Amino acid sequence: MPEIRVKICGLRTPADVAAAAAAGAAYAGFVFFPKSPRHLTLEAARDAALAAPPGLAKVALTVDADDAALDAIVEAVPIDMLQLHGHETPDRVAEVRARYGLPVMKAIGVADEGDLAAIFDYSTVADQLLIDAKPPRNAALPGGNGLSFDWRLVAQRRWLRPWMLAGGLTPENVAEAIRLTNARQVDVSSGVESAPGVKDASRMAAFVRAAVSAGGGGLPGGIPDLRAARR
Ligand SMILES: O=C(O)c1ccccc1NCC(=O)[C@H](O)[C@H](O)COP(=O)(O)O
Repeated sequence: MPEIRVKICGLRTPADVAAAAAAGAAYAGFVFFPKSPRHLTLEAARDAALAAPPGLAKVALTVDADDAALDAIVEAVPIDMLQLHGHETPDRVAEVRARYGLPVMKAIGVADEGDLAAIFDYSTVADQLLIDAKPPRNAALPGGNGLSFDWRLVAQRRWLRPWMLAGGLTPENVAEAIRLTNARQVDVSSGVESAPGVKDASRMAAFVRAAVSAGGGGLPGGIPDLRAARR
């Protein structure tokens, strides 16, 4: 059975990154969104990213960022992948991918069956897809809200590109989410925190353990092939 890869999002310090790596995460996410308790300055992000060992892919998460903001991140922080978590169109995803030569993961919010068409639209332009709970209308944040969606909507589904299940995952429920959906990649943020923006090393370790054991395939070795699905 293929390995399970875990992304831990919203890491803020070199110690967070070291703990995520020790836990066995494959991806470390850095949030660039000032309203988020997980937001990082460029300097803090650089310090955190430099703590990542080889094999831990560093993902910069942005929300409807313009070229100037993306330029600044890419210049200051050694990242491996961009995660677009706003209302970026498929054309914008393609543009960002071409401009930076980095793999791009597009986040898509799902609340009901009607949201699934967007997954197909983005699967023709993004390297990976992050299928997350759609934030409620009045939510302050477009992600990282600790809310799940109905996993049956994506159970056993396949798309053109690798995908990651996100939204309200915790060490307690990730095994069930994997069993139901057959996701091979999972993402977590608030479920491994002791307070908003404060990562908990023991919860990160428990999350990876639970995910890997549910996936039945052990931890991946080496650097994730972020462009595996590039056509
Ligand atoms: O985490 C944030 O603060 C955030 C802010 C703005 C846009 C996206 C954000 N997070 C996106 C992620 O990739 C989260 O890991 C994902 O939404 C799952 O979060 P959670 O439900 O808390 O596990």
